[in-house]
Amino acid sequence: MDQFVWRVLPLLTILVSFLVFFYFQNSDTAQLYPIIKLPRSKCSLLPHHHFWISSKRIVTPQGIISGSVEINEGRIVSVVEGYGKQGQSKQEEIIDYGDAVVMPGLIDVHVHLDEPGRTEWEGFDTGTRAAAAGGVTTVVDMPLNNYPTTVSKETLKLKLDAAEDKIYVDVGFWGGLVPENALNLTILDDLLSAGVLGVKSFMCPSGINDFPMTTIDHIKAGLSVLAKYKRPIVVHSELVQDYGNDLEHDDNRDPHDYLTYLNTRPPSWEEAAIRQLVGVSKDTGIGGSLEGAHIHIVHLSDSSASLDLIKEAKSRGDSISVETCPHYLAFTSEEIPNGDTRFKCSPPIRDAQNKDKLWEAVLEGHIDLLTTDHSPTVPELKLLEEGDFLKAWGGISSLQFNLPVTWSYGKKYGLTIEQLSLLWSKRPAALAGIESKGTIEVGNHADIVVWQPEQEFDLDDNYPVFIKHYELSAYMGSRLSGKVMDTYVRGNLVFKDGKHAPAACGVQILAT
Ligand SMILES: NC(=O)N[C@H]1NC(=O)NC1=O
Ligand SMILES: [Zn+2]
Ligand SMILES: [Zn+2]
Repeated sequence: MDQFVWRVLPLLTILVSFLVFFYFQNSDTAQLYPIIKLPRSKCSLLPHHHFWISSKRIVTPQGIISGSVEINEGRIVSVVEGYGKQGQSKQEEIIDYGDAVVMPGLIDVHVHLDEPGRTEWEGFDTGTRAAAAGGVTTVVDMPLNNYPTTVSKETLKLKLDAAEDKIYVDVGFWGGLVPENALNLTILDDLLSAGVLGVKSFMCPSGINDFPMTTIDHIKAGLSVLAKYKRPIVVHSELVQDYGNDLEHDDNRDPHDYLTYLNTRPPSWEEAAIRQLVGVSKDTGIGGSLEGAHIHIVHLSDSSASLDLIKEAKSRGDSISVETCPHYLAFTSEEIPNGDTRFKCSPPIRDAQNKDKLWEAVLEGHIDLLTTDHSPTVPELKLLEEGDFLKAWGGISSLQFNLPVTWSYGKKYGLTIEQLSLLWSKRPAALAGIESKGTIEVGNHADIVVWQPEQEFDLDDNYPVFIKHYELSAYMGSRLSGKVMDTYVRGNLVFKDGKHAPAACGVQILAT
């Protein structure tokens, strides 16, 4: 018997090494870069590198448990059930949160940080401070609103340089798919090899001159390269139909009335774009010519025909997913005050019935994940005084409020804390190919938010808000429940009770 084992063991070792080699060859993983070497005293508000977080409500993939999470050198090294059972640990290394919820940090894969080029709108510093204050431990930055837009390996380099030493949470980057790189796929290939997690494109004008829209043929061309890299395209899915356009140019309509704007971008725009996308996604299924590629529809607002098309595509096995945003789940067109352009975004916020149906889709799992589409600007472009919905910048500023907003509105529809965590952490991590994040599990990064679902607060001028031009956010003035207490990024306590760690020790996430 012994002899048999000794003969087989070397063969087994070789076989296992081969399997491991091929697994890593084929998997598309996102790496953290660069490794920050700053001293812990600057990166974290906590002196320890090895410590325990204990709570009666820890959100794990197996459900909510009472117990503790052991963290060492930025990773989760054990998850122990039983509150107050931390074994040998010293008392000062245990951070006891009692009833507060300990949950994976939020991963927001749709954020416009606008740097370089438009730091007067937002920026890596302010945006990621706002993220940390809101329990968002990773953001994926959009390739537009910054200048120049991120559409080549050279412009990605400008992004990475601009982000250096300025990010308080981890940041990944989407590249842009625009006609130029869709028609010259080497540029796109280079952009993907340089580490973007996937690409974003617009099927309608983006509002930014150097980010032109793509046709479905450009998207098809892009998908052929994305399939090779196994990375997704995320698409702003509105296709301009004459119906809306005519209304926009009708001089008799009142531009201060929200309905005037709403009528310029009817649900048929979303439906038309998604109809074209599902015509292509049919080839992304197993054995299809675009297998490996994935289509993700960003910020769905229409919960009727558009959603039905996505459901159909999913049921036949297409590689397709969809997100919606807190503003579509919180607000309704009926409630938007005259001239209050803080609520202008595209696609637009629709009526109460549409919102109810969106929530239903979220709770039933037809909507895969949530993102902010945090898209701020300067007061001069939001035109609050003028109140002209047709001329104002479209975009809602809300990164810091993801968690309390989703929770405050969602709990009325029966949203559970576990669902919240799937929608805001696990599924976004999977879309962006970010491994080691999104769940509280042994081996993962210790990216954690600690929050009090029951605690209510007013988002008024006394509340510490870190978004630039926070007064333009549609959420200011609301009373919300679900207060963020502490935020950890890879074991660093980056935010506690209104205060940030002294240094920006977030890292850049690049796909390899
Ligand atoms: N360019 C840009 O950020 N546009 C965003 N704003 C918005 O309301 N919808 C968008 O796609
Ligand atoms: Zn968009
Ligand atoms: Zn956006």
